Amino acid sequence: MISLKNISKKFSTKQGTIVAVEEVNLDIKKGEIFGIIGYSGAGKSTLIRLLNGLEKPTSGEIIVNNEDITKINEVKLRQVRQKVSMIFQHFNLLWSRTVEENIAFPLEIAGIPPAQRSQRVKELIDLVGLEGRGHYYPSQLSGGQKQRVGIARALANRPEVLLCDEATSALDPETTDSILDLLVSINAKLGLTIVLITHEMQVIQKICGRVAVMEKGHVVEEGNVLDVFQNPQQTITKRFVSQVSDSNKALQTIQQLKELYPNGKLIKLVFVGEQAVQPILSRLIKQFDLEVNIVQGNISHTQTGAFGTLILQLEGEALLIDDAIRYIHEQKVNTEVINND
Ligand SMILES: Nc1ncnc2c1ncn2[C@@H]1O[C@H](COP(=O)(O)OP(=O)(O)OP(=O)(O)O)[C@@H](O)[C@H]1O
Repeated sequence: MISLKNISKKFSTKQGTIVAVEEVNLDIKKGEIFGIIGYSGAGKSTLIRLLNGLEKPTSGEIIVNNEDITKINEVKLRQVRQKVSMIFQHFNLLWSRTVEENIAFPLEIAGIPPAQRSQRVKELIDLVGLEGRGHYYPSQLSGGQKQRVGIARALANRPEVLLCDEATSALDPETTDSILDLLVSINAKLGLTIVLITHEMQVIQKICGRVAVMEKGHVVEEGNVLDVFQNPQQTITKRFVSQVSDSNKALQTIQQLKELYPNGKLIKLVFVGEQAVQPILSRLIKQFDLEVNIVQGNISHTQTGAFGTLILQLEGEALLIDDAIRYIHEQKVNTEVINND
């Protein structure tokens, strides 16, 4: 659907050349929800503006629906832009227009006749859950409702791709959840491809199938969200993952756990979605003459599956404990001994 090939974007400023995006390669598939995460200045906004042709790359190719949008003329680019729509952190609504008039705006520009326009506006209001609010002005709406107007307006001309630029960053956690749910349902209902940029890992965890991590203009890590969560490779990715997993809290707790459970060995099991932990536990208890205590556990859910950790205390003969750990290893559950002393 969208391919970025060796994309670089440099800005010439009085202070010199700024490399905003460098040698980025990405493939975004039709119908997926793809997240791009990075801290401020990583190059996310530039990248998303490249995707809808608002910026031209310094080098590289951007293929949208088999067409290199860096090489087409303005008329064709405008047609492609109709297929690639966008929503924004601060909604970018027209404040002097009502909800209906905001949503109708792109339809007016596209020359849709009034009767068809109002029919489409009604459909969109229903789709985003703003029934009864059509005559309100943006100032009379909550942040979440404003973003619903933004989404309805972005969908008016039936785009194939929706770009979301920090679309939930100005919203409280509960409203963020409801907007993310709406994006998931639109993605499923309309088969729309969604590309979002964010600095919040919760957003990636909740709705994305795949993620790219950006740092200093580069994509430093990319993959299936579940894989990235389970096994982050880069320091920056680990930092993002720790925003949502309990690992930071767990690290602190581990110190406390060591004090609370000084005997035997504490081991941490990392398991993935379908992996059955329960049979492993019951076999462990039956097969080994050990005290097995569950000390702590947590589970995280992503669009592509769940993963979690379980901390056990094994008490008994040292040799038996080693055998038990070997047994767990053999079950292909990632195991780490926390207190090896
Ligand atoms: N039009 C421009 N002219 C000059 N420099 C720019 C321009 N746009 C972006 N930059 C620079 O490119 C780098 C990447 O910026 P970009 O806005 O893409 O990052 P970001 O990850 O989206 O961060 P933020 O979330 O803060 O917007 C920054 O150093 C920024 O100052």
